[in-house]
Amino acid sequence: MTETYDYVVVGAGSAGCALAARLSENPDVTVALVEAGPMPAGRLFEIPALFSQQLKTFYDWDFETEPEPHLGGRRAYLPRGRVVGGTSSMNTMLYVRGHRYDYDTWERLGNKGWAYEDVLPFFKKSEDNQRGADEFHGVGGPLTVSDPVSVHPLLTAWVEAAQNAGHAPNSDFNGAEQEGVGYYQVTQRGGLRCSSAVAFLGPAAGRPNLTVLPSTLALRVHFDGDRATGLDVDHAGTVRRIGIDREVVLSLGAYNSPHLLLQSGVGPADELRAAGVAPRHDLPDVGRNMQDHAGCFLSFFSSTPPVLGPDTSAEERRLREEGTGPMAWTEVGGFLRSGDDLPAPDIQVHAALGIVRDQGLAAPLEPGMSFGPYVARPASRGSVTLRHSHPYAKPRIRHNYLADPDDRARLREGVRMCLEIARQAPLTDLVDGNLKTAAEAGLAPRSDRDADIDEYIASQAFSFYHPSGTCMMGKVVDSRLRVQGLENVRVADTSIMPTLVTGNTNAPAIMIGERAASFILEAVS
Ligand SMILES: Cc1cc2nc3c(=O)[nH]c(=O)nc-3n(C[C@H](O)[C@H](O)[C@H](O)COP(=O)(O)OP(=O)(O)OC[C@H]3O[C@@H](n4cnc5c(N)ncnc54)[C@H](O)[C@@H]3O)c2cc1C
Repeated sequence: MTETYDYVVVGAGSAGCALAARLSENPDVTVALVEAGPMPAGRLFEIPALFSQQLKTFYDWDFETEPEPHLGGRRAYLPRGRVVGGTSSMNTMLYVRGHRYDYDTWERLGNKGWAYEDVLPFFKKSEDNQRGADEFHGVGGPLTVSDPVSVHPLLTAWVEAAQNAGHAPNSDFNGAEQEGVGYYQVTQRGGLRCSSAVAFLGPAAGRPNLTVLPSTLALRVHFDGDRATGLDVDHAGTVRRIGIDREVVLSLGAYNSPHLLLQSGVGPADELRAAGVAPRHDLPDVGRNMQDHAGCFLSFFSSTPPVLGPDTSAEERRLREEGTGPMAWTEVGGFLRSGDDLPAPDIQVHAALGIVRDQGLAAPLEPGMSFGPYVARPASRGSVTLRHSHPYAKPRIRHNYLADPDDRARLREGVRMCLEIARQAPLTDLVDGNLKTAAEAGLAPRSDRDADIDEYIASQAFSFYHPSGTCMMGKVVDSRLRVQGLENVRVADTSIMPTLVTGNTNAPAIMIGERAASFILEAVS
């Protein structure tokens, strides 16, 4: 007999864990959560500063772009978590929701019910903010949000230097105002990672109506007419079909949700035929409208000792026993404007310890700090298309980073603002801001001149890991996240974003998961 569930959620990432856990709060429905990766076990997923040790491993989908014309023909590396918890098990845990303007834009584009005032209650519902509840924050939700437990003097110096460069301090980027500089809050509990899996699946673990299926790769959705009736999956080399009684929800992330739709014959009919997949439902915008934050790091050597050596065991013990120390990842930064007549800040900056090289892949053992500006609401658009009809093949990804001249001009300004911050006290006492030294090490542009900054950007810019928009709400899904023209398929993850938010995307993905659950449960009752 086929195993059948009322709801099959595909992808146990930021959005999928929240969604499956919320659905299973209703004891009258059965839910399966299908995930390609294993359960996250051990220090790699708990200790925040070890995130980079997941990159390019079994736990990483390890995608890359086609050669990017505005990155000097380089391919950009695109990490994504392949483990229960998805990319929330791999990320750097900054808790950022985006700007009010982003969600009001979604509503203005025709997506009823997605204005800031509509989404705010869902952010608060997830949240257990250690600072307590207020107009913008919730307590008692599953997702722990805390202030950083350990802040290195270099990071404090960066915040002071940024203020000396004229940027206002901001103690809450998710409060009344996003603009300004300060310390990011993080999704950590006692200094350890609070992924979407820890937050949402932990409390749901004992529910008899929730079945988590790790190490199970979704291959394609099976249809009867416009109705999804089954999901073909591969577990340990055995392919089987999971039955769908009511709905299937795709939460595979912005690369894999459109890819699964395409593999299932849902997408631009010509493109599907050309790749050898029989079209089932012609939906031209699947895989289009892709957006991401492209940025580059400027790194400066410091006179301070290295923060971590190759052996981190003592610091790991300290984190577990005392809940503090450098193994709990912390970043500072903020939201800046490259001009005056903007509806919201257009540059986000991440400032972190260590020297960033090779798209973040080099071991961060050199003493120093790195500032990474990116264009917060990029105009450039890319796509996800089929590389091959084989369901195990990786999709073809073209981000077209910085293709729009406006994005290039803004990023240039972002770099310039960061150079200005590097020249302010007290940073000047701590880092070697000499551009010549940094440029010779390949870590900064040679000068503030446009041509030098542009050359640096083209040779160094990379993904800041926020792909989105590939199953755009208003085109591919409706405002209740239902795939247009199909009876019982929804998408819930960052791929539904019509425009990328001004900020990181974990909290928004979780909010989208919460919203999808509320749409579905409303229909049930
Ligand atoms: C290194 C890094 C650092 C980051 N730092 C931050 C940060 O500090 N703050 C922040 O807000 N955001 C950060 N992000 C981005 C953020 O974490 C992601 O945007 C967010 O987690 C995406 O959520 P999602 O639900 O859309 O997708 P994901 O969390 O990626 O979930 C998709 C899930 O689907 C599974 N899946 C995919 N295909 C299949 C298949 N065929 N079958 C079964 N399962 C499948 C995947 O394995 C994964 O578990 C970072 C990202 C990276 C890579």
